[in-house]
Amino acid sequence: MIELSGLTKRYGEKVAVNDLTFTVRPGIITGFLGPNGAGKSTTMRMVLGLDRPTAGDVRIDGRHYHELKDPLTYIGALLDAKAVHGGRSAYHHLLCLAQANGIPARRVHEVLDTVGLTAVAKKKAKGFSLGMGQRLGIAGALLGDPRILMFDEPVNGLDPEGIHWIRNLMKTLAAQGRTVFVSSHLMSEMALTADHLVVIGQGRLLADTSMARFIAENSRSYVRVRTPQRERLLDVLATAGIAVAPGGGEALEVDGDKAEAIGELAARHQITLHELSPQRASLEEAFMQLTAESVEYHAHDGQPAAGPLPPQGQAQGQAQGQGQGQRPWGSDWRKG
Ligand SMILES: Nc1ncnc2c1ncn2[C@@H]1O[C@H](COP(=O)(O)OP(=O)(O)OP(=O)(O)O)[C@@H](O)[C@H]1O
Repeated sequence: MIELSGLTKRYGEKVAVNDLTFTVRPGIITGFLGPNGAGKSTTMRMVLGLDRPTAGDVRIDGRHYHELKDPLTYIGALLDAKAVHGGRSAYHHLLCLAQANGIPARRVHEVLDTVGLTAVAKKKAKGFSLGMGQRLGIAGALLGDPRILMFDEPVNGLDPEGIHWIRNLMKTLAAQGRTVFVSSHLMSEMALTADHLVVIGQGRLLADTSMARFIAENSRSYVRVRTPQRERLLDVLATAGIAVAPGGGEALEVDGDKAEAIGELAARHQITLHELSPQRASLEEAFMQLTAESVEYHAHDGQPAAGPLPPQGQAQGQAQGQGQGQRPWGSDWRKG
């Protein structure tokens, strides 16, 4: 397990990581999600003892990183795939790592095979493509056969085949009972990979929830309705016991898959409909709403986002397509 407790990192005035407390558990993939600059890399660096926390604590199986004997056999990490001596071959790079960590040389051949780099093992790393570099970084992480793996944005810049490979590798590692902690700024990527989600924004914990719950909470289906006879339709729906919320503009929104029922009621009462469209909120939208207040730089003005985060447990504005008076999405799982 990786256990963070009140973990905080300041760089001068800047609070990069702000009082993070959560646990990364074995046997599942935990996605670490946040917009650019949220503090993901800084957190991961502190896990590995590369940055010293300003306050709080992070432990790996109950111990600090520097207390681990042969740390690569406890935790393997890919933080920066370019952090390789370019003049060394892939084989030599891994061999140096192995020798420094008391790992037998035959393990180098095994991990080269696992990541599919055996054929280019003797080639210098500086000639590697981005994808080959990522594979070499992952080989280094796997070298000590650790129970815990941590990957910082491993699919960044990869082609679809590379992305597919990394996804499957992470799933296999988790299925073997290992702890897999992977960062991303893309909800869509996490939805395909992670079993559990930890979301941060401006260094603060925004959510710590299972992926299944996040999907159940946020894949809200609803029907968008527009009619020139708004009051009549509202009366008819109210009589039928169907709750309605205002949508954007003239639109109305009805929770659930009720398009047919609404269409039939409207026809029976001779109400004209201009729109009757089933909708499904996307997870990416949900993530953007969750982190909207904490995005460092907004495209429209290039300025740092102003103002503090809203109080925790409070909705972050109305979701697109979410009417007033409805229960805010995420209200159940948001960290109090
Ligand atoms: N050495 C440093 N000195 C000063 N500020 C830093 C330093 N390292 C990180 N920061 C700042 O801390 C914040 C968090 O950065 P970090 O790289 O951890 O975010 P991230 O979530 O990994 O972002 P990205 O997805 O862009 O990699 C950012 O505002 C960054 O500018």
